[in-house]
Amino acid sequence: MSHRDRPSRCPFHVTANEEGTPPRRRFLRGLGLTGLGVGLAGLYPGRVLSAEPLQTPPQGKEVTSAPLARDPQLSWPFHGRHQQGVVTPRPATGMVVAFDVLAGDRDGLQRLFETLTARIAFLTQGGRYPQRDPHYPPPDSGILGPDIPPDGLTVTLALGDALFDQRFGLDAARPRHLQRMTGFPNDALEAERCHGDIALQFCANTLDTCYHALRDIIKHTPGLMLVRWKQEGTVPLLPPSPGDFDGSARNFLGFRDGSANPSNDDAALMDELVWVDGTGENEPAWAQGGSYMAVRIIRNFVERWDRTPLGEQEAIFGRRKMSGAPLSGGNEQDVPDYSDDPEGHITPLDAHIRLANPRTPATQHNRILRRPFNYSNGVEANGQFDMGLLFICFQADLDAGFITVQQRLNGEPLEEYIKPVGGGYFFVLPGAINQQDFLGRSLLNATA
Ligand SMILES: C=CC1=C(C)c2cc3[nH]c(cc4nc(cc5[nH]c(cc1n2)c(C)c5CCC(=O)O)C(CCC(=O)O)=C4C)c(C)c3C=C
Ligand SMILES: [Fe+2]
Repeated sequence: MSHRDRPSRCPFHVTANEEGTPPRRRFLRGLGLTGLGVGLAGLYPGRVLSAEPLQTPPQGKEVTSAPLARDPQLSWPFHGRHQQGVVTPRPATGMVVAFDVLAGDRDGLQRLFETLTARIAFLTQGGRYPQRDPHYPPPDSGILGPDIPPDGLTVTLALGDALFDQRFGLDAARPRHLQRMTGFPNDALEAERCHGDIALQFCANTLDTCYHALRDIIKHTPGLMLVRWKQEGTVPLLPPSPGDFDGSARNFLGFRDGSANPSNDDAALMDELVWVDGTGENEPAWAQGGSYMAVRIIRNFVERWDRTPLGEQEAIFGRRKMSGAPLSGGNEQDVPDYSDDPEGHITPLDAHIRLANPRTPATQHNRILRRPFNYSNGVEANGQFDMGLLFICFQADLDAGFITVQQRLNGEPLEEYIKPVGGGYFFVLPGAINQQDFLGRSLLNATA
């Protein structure tokens, strides 16, 4: 993470003491409780028991590290070359909402982009909203109370291929790899849960903060856009195994998910794999600093999975269930080694991780940055849970990234337990660099 990407605590709410240590944490150190705070934090957010374990940031350091505590005052800087919510460590909750744009012309689209920018800038930093004449609707839904905490919120604005049609004159500026998602062999895509002109990815410590931000944005954009679909998800707010403060959060199949993600600490790698470079001939210059976001709503047949032998589950993924270690040995963070196993006796040739990333020089550029959430939507008509993975990944090249990896996964044994039902492909706009800038400005300027 670059310096500007680092989080801060909302000055509106928090005063750090002279050591720069939040008073709450110092109090807990005095009690010898800091290492124990993990389980308590979620129960008493913002109170003395919401401890962070020593030396462990509340969000974890890697994108898919398990979140360990909720800090309502955590805020991510809004302005910068890139938007937040891509290489930002993933908090405990996330939600993707796709919209159809109702604005009829470019002026309307610009108003939409400007309004979204202003609301996201406010909501992600937090603050107090004014009280008004009770004859008028209140300025805020009020669901978070009079002081809106930043709560680790990020809102990421991305555009679908559909927006680059003739309505707004954007077609000549379409990002090179942006396309409408088409079905893969195992898909059962539901039209009402796919695509969209615009997608907003909300991530925060709590779903209430995501819902609050969504309702605020909808209230401020009347006549400009309409919700098409939404899917929220969570990851467990606890270490994947007791005492493991660096491990990846578990998915609803019980496996650690994110272990082999490229590190967000490696800025050069993020530039290579995640961020679009508009300086060459491949992409329009306006898109520099953006990224492609692939979203997939993937149902998991958890009842069937829970009746599958452990050895078979581990062979399907190519990793140990409890530790997350590759079947080739080591621990979660160790690189899977297929060099002595050309016939797949240790790690099956069709194991999920071996297909997804064969770890050959030729497939290095196909790596993607995954940032998924687990979802639970209720019960199907047949009494089975509608649970699964809100799969989200980012890449600098959608064809070399998600699409190629998914093609390699087609026909994998895991397909017996999963069914993709929705999602879409979107282009994450470059960041707004200062208060004069707005998200989407470079695109509108490029097509003026
Ligand atoms: C097309 C991309 C991918 C889809 C779709 C996908 C679905 C999916 N994955 C899991 C669970 C796990 N995936 C893991 C690793 C992994 N998955 C992908 C890609 C897709 N997964 C990649 C590129 C990798 C990394 C491979 C590597 O570099 O070694 C793992 C193992 C732990 C880890 O590295 O994260 C798990 C577990 C589910 C449940 C799922 C659909 C529901
Ligand atoms: Fe995967």
